[in-house]
Amino acid sequence: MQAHTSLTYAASNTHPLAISAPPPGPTPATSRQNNYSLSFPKSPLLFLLSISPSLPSLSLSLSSLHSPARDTGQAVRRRRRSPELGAGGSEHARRGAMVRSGSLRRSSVPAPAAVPAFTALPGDYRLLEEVGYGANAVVYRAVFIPTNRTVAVKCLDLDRVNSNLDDVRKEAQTMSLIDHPNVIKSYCSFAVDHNLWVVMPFMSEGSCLHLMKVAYPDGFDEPVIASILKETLKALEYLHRQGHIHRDVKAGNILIDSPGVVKLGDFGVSACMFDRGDRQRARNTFVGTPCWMAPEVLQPGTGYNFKADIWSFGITALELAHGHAPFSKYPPMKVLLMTLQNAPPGLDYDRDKKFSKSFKEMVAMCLVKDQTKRPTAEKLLKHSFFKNAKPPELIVKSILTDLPPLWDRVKALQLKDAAQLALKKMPSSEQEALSMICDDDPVELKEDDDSARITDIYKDTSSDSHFGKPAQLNGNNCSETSAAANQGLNGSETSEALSSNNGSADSERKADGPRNQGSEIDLLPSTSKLDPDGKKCRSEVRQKQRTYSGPVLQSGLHNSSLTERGHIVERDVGGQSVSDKQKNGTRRPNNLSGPLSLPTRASANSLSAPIRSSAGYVGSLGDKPKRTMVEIKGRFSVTSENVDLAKVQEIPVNSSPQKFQEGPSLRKSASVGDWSVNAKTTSTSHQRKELCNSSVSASILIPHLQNLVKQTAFQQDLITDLLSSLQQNERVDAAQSRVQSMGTNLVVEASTAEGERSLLVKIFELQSRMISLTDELIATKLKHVQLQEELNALYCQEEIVDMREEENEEA
Ligand SMILES: Nc1ncnc2c1ncn2[C@@H]1O[C@H](COP(=O)(O)OP(=O)(O)OP(=O)(O)O)[C@@H](O)[C@H]1O
Repeated sequence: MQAHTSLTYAASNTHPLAISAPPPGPTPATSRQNNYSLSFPKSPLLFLLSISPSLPSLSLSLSSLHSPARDTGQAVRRRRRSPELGAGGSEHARRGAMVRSGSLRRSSVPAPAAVPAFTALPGDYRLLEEVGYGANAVVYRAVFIPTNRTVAVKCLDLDRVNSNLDDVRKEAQTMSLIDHPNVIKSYCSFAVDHNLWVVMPFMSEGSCLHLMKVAYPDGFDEPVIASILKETLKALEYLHRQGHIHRDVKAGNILIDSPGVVKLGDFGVSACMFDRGDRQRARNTFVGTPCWMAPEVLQPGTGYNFKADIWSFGITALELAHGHAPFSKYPPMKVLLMTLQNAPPGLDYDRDKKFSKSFKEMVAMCLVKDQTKRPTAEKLLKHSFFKNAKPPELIVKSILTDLPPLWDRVKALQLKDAAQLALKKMPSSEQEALSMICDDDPVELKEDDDSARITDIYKDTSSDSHFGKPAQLNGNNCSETSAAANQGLNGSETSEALSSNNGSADSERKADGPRNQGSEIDLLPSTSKLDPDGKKCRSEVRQKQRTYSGPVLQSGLHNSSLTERGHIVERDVGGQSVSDKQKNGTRRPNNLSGPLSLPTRASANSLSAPIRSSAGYVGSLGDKPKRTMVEIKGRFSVTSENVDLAKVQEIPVNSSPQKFQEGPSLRKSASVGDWSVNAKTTSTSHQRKELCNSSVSASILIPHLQNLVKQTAFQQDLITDLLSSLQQNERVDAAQSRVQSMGTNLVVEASTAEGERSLLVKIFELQSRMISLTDELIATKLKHVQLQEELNALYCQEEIVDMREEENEEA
């Protein structure tokens, strides 16, 4: 028996959440009604009933409290069709580890004999293909063996979320308590070593994001959007009514089933509006995925409510309309700034001509910065845009024709992502990180404002987080290997590139509409070729100034430069058998020692592997103050307590690293500046006296020498960065060649990569040459100073001799 920690509704019902199984057959109407009312806690207390958050204690039940009458009805129909279901149920009872789906009941209600049930035994689940993955989880299509029922199993890596196990527990609880046709619920969940397995309905068409990436890169037509959004809005209306804020509404979390059913999933960061105390404070935390996050969520301390979901809903509408979210091309912190500073994005009345006025109006209503002016989900549902929406079974179904199975799409997208990433292994993130500061005048000018602080957080964050440890999940001894020996390329955070590499900046501006245009152009990164007024040059100059102004920016530079390369490297490129999957549950990065920081883009989606940053690397280059910020695959969680903004400001831009503050080091000291000692050998007594008394080495040389040391150290850091980049690139190349060996057509990419690599080598060589030239210069200058001092000494002696002679003469 594999090691696992079963989370069960034991018959003993000792745990606060332990609730007995539902009735076997069709529940009498009254009973169902009662059960229904119990299914979601009227009192937040039930919801908050806590399970010990410590990992070992996760052996407690997180199982489902499934209840909906509708599902019970379906279950009955299913049972009629499938005799195994009943058998499955009794099998579970025999095992004594049964988690039944059905209406919520107290343990006093006798357990039914045969119900559609799900056990908390990993061995009862056969994991098949990977159908998606997110920040903390990999989702598999799976079969519940006792009943042969297809399900989805989300394997949440608890090591990855160990800083926030509470969220995991909440997600499991929330999902199990859900009772709405448009919200994904869990059948049951249980811990398997360091993973939490959440069993849920399999949504055979995956997420809307998947669909767009595969077949609709420019977004869907309006009728489809209306239908999808209406179903999503119904889900939100339900969740809000129940007191929940979803906090991660986006196309990647809107799932579709083959009949065209639309459900909102992923409660990883949902919050309960009834929360008090710590949980309430947690809502001063900003959580979500930057592009979709409401302005009030991004402003620590202001607090937010369910209206944040309405903002995200509006962004999701734009995402479905264009194939990508607004600002998705930018690095996350830039997105934060743009969301806060720019006018809200929207559908352009002129350029988005294909969309109706009513659609544009609806989006504009959602994307109002003042949350109090946003409509509730309930009100929004009454908008004319939704009134005319067609049933999803008709309209959504129509977009699903002729598509390969979900797992094949996911695999293809992963390979494409890997290829894209490999091509991008020389990321422009340095420039992006810099442009974030340099392009935005307000930020540049107000170094002590929030924006500047955010910039510093961004920079520091990348050095703080770390890769998780390899999972140790002992799964089931499942023997099936049919499941497409997992290709293993987990995709990338840049998967968005797949859909809209060409002209997406244009389309983004289009999406944002005229309201935005001006400000957005202002915010274009310095790398942009669209800069209409030479701003690019200006910001490049500023970048240089910044770059050389001190170590603060410098650290940001090398932190951000390493993101994607580390990211690729950590992917498990090789094939993976199903048994491996069951052993591992979630695929973990193998090489976790590499540096990693923020993604270069803010777009986060289901094909993005989690971004984790490494501990140690940056610290080893120069211990930077650590600040807690969780950033996972573009999803942020920054708590106002954790981020000591004041401290961020304390770092002076021109401050020198500690080692240089300790005093001038003459290790490589000499000035390359304009200083010069007047070596003119005038022999007038006065001049000689001046020379004799001058403290050239102390007062003139030292500042120059210090300056030079700083510059040299900066160059050395650059070299170190480049060295690291080289190492990373080597690993990427290895990964890439594996991709090739998997039969993909990436030869061109490989040669490009080789070109980049040799370029990097050249840069490195140039840097080294520069260092050695500087060293030579330093040595020459030192020699010069030394000679000068010797000369001075001679002058002094000569002066003394002269004086003595004069004295003698006088005598
Ligand atoms: N029930 C399901 N059926 C089919 N595919 C699913 C199901 N649940 C999730 N997926 C796929 O797996 C992806 C990741 O799932 P999910 O969003 O729950 O993980 P996560 O780690 O919480 O992600 P995120 O990064 O959004 O927080 C989804 O985007 C979707 O494509």
